[in-house]
Amino acid sequence: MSIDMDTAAITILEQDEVQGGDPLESIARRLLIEIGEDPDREGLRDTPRRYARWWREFIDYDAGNLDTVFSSVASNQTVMVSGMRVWSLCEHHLLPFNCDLTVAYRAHDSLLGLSKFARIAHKHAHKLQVQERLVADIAAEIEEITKSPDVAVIGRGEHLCMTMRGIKTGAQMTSAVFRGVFRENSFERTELLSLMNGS
Ligand SMILES: Nc1nc2c(ncn2[C@@H]2O[C@H](COP(=O)(O)OP(=O)(O)OP(=O)(O)O)[C@@H](O)[C@H]2O)c(=O)[nH]1
Ligand SMILES: [Zn+2]
Repeated sequence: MSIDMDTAAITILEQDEVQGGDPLESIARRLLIEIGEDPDREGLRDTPRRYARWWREFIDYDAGNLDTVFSSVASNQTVMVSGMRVWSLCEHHLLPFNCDLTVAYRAHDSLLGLSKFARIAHKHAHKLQVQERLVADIAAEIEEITKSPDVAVIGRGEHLCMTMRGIKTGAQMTSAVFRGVFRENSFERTELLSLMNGS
């Protein structure tokens, strides 16, 4: 990188700071310069603005009211929601990973509204994460809202920090949290896994 480029980038950052500009836009401009691009060329002119907006859209995800619970009409029933794909960002490389989630809990006193599972999943995906913490965070929130200690969350994800960087294309990571009865009782866990597999 030439000294001129560096000086130009620093000047842009300083100018933006003085003028009260958007720091995320300044970072995007700086990034473009650092990778040898001209942020003022036609295709890139609006990129810093879009970059700033996408970060805010991603981080400011509003999950809404999550604690819609109904008094249980089916105590001791296992409830499972599967096929929920979320996108998150790997905190090591700031690259996306997707995760197909299955969430289950044993309903005791409270039933959680169906849409809330996906909302909870998105809430914990819309931040810098590692997959293990993503599934653990979702399990903890479902336990907190439903007051059921019996919760399981299984995630299967593809991490672009592996596949896109050419380390291993198509590799998938599976992580699982089993709590309460699904942890302590192997029969319950096996039944859950067979439900997951559709049998
Ligand atoms: N356990 C776990 N690891 C992750 C996740 N996302 C990314 N990683 C890994 O985090 C590790 C970071 O390792 P470092 O050696 O610090 O980083 P690096 O030099 O970029 O490593 P490489 O990715 O092997 O090139 C890598 O092995 C990634 O594959 C995740 O969700 N869970
Ligand atoms: Zn990564």
